[in-house]
Amino acid sequence: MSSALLDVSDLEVAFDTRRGRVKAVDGLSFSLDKGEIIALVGESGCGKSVAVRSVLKLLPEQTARYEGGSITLEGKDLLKLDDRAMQKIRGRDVALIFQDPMSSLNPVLTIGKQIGEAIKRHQGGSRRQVAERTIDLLRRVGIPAPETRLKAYPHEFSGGMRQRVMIAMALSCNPRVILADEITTALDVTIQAQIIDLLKSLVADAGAAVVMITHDMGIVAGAAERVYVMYAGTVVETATTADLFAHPAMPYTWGLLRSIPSLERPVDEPLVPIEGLPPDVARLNGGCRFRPRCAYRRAICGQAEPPLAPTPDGVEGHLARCWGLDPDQGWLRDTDWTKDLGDPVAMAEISAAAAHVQDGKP
Ligand SMILES: Nc1ncnc2c1ncn2[C@@H]1O[C@H](COP(=O)(O)OP(=O)(O)OP(=O)(O)O)[C@@H](O)[C@H]1O
Repeated sequence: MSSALLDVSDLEVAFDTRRGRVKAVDGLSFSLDKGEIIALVGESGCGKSVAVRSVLKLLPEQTARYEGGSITLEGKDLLKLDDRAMQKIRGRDVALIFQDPMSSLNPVLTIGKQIGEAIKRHQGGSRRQVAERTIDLLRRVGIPAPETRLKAYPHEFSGGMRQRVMIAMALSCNPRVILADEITTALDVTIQAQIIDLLKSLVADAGAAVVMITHDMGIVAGAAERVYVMYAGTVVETATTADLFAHPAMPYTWGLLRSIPSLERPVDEPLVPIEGLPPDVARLNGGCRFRPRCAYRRAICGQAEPPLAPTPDGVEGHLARCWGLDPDQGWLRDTDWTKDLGDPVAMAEISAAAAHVQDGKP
């Protein structure tokens, strides 16, 4: 058995919809160690949100079905727990933070009251203890003058400050795992960097671990130690962040890296988006999922799905799904496609964009 804090293995999640069964997560595996920050990254619709909500079994009961695999938290398979047991896991062991704090905060209650309720629910304590802990949490997430700010209402905070309040609420129970769903997407770049720094320092201080989901490779570069690139419900490449940025293996990852905005990019040079749209997950019919958008596809790509296999760079833990990386297919020798995609200018831009996030500069 894996010794990871959280281990998701071969997860299959489907929805019953009017169009029939939609497989939103299809053979997804990732794992998170104590004190680690990992990122699930991919375009809209690739299954990131469904994956993290599955960890807490927060999907709509009527339509969502967990069809296979396991989600193991410290040795316990969460998919086998009943509602009552899951209720204890939610908020206490695993906390979820969303993109839009305004919709998760109650507009008619003060921030102090809302954080206080969360503390009372998880830990109890006298009024005074709860108030002290609330102030302490607000201070920890960098809210100035917490003694007075706790009397303020959500609309009196800026977007970045509201996101800090959400993080404070998530921390109120000392969770071991924080699931962060696009938490910086609505914020400007400077505030994004501050929130990422906050998350990193909380992980370092409190020993929590974070699964962050994002479509932004710049955020990944600044925050995560390991990346799982998702496409159409599954992982198509995983590596340490440094390795992924230095040696992206499959064409989809290259595309994501090349679509990072950079201040160095001349204004007349557009971003290089990946042409086409992700496939309709209701209509996957075998073969490589990225095939319809891949400039390097061949016959084999339509015949069988490539396995998540070690990449030619030989770095341990760097895996990708691509027939083009399979020496038995002879493609690497025949077509020097990685050179074709990896012109040095593009890579310099990627590094520059990543450096901005890491420095916390806009
Ligand atoms: N409640 C639901 N009922 C039916 N289908 C759903 C439901 N929730 C998600 N899906 C489908 O599951 C797939 C994955 O969606 P998901 O929200 O996880 O993607 P995502 O990568 O998080 O995208 P985004 O960044 O836009 O949130 C999509 O095809 C979506 O339409």
